Amino acid sequence: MAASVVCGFSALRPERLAALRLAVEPLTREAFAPFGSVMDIDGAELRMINGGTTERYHRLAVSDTDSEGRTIVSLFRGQPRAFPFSIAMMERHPEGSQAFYPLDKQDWLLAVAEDDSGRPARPRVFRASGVQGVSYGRNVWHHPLLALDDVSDFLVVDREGPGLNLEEYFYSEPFVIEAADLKKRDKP
Ligand SMILES: NC(=O)N[C@@H](O)C(=O)O
Ligand code: NI
Repeated sequence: MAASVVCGFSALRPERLAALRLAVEPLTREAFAPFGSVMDIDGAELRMINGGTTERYHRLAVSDTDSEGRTIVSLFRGQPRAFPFSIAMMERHPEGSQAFYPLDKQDWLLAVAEDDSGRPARPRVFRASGVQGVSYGRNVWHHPLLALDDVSDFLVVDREGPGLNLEEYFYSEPFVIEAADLKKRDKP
C-alpha cells in the first residue's frame, strides 16, 4: 500500500502514519471529566423560572478566572477545517478557563491532552454534537477551535486581563485526524 502523504509535507511510512492517527471519540461527561465540563442540557439541573415560562439549565459550567482578570463573553465564527487535519500544536490558558457553546446546532470537534511534565501528552479528539459545549479547565491543554462542515458560531466565555494567558506547544511530529474517522453522530 502506498504511503499516504500527511500534512502536505512528506510521505510517512504507513506504520508511522497509523501511530499518529488520532481516534475520534463521542463527547461524554465521563470521558471529558479530566479536562473540564461538558455543557449539555441533558443531565443538567433544570429550574422552571419566570412563572414557568422559562427553563433554566443551571450552572452548565463554572468559569475560573484569576483575581487580576475578568470573565468576558465573545462570539467566535469558526471556518470549517479541512481533512486530513494535522494537530501540530496545543495551547493552554494558565489564568482562566475557556468555554465554547455552539450556536448553529452544528457538530464540531475538540482536542485536549493531559499535561506531561509541562508538555501536552498525546491528544484526545472528541466529536461534539451541535447542542454540546465544553468548558476547558484552567491550564488544560487544548487545540484552538475546530469547526466542522460549515462556518460555525460559538459563544465563548474566557478571561481577559493583564499578563500572558496563552502557552503554546508544537509537537515534533503532528498527529492527524482523518476524514474517515469523523463518524457523524447519529441524531440523539
Ligand atoms: N485565541 C483564542 O482566543 N482562542 C483560542 O484560545 C481557542 O481555544 O480557540
Ligand atoms: Ni484556547
